[in-house]
Amino acid sequence: MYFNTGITAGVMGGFMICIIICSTKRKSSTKVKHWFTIKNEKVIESFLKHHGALAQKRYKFSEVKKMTNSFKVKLGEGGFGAVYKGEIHSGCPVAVKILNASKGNGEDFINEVASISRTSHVNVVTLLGFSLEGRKKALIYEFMPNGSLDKFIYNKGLETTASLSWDNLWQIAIGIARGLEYLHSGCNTRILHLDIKPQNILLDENLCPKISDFGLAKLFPRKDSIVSLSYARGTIGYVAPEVCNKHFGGISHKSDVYSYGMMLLEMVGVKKNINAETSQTSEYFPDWIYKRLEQGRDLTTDGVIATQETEIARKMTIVGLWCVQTIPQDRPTMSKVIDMLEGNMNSLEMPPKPILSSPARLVPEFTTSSLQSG
Ligand SMILES: Nc1ncnc2c1ncn2[C@@H]1O[C@H](COP(=O)(O)OP(=O)(O)OP(=O)(O)O)[C@@H](O)[C@H]1O
Repeated sequence: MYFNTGITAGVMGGFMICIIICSTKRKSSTKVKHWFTIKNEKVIESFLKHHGALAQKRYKFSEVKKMTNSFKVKLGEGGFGAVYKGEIHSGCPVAVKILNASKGNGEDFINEVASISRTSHVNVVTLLGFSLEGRKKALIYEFMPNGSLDKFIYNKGLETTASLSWDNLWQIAIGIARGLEYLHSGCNTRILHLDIKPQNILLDENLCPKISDFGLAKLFPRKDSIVSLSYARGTIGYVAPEVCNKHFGGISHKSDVYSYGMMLLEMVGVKKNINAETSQTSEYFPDWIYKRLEQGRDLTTDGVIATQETEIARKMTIVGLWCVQTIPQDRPTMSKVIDMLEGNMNSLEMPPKPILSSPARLVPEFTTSSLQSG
């Protein structure tokens, strides 16, 4: 369990003790569970008190109920809870995430409020407010009418989904890169997102991408900081090798670069990286993409594309392959990624062939159960 949100040592200490005690006794005693919940709530309240200046507007839970019309329209459901459509005072549409009482021990809530409330960028979703009443926790975001990017990538070709042009995809890739570069070095603190994937990229009415879901985020002090995690966090398929096994290097902003690269390759390959299979054997997705690039084959599944589009697809592929290099130092920074995506195709160097042959080779030091499945 790890927080690095500037919470005072006393608050943290109380919380850690609380977790240790509870992890040993939780199953056997509902009394302890109740005590844990109260203690947990106190920790969150204390966090909010210490970060009064950072906190967004606080709503009563009855107001949350009212703004969602008693949770009438469900937009989706993630690992930490369900998201409902709502409306606040001025008729402004919002998305309300109701956090699951049984998950995260409040860490997801604190992470989200502590990290996202420090940000202000066109490519990062805005947290408008929150609600905390006992075990009931809600986060209120600006509403993104085009939903999440995964719909557009994986459902391509389905009648229900509008398709994105190569220019759209390229603009989206650059927007996400700008948002990430801001989190890594531009905002008033440095933030590792640690769960970059298409499901966490929301699109506004103009298809402008916004990075969302900071439930696993972590603050870090300096650009080149190596951070430590006491459990692997992220989503299988996007999580960088070093997050699972320290022999691959330290966890840093380059871990987000890896996840970004995998997402970029999915945007080009139009499928989930974890399902990429050829003949009988399952193949490491970047390997599959690399071979297609080497063979000069179309990088889209839908056949012939125009020259300008081919160039965008090749550019995104090459950048994606640089980002998923196994050794963190071999990956570019996000500002370099922006330069590469915006620059001339001819100035891009071909990346080395990805060396991991299978995600199974990661040999996690942590159990994979601490990672979400994609
Ligand atoms: N601000 C928003 N505007 C519109 N739709 C949203 C918004 N936030 C979330 N959603 C919808 O709700 C779904 C669930 O979001 P959520 O962030 O809870 O989970 P996830 O990212 O899909 O999964 P996980 O939390 O497990 O990583 C999203 O996929 C998206 O379709």
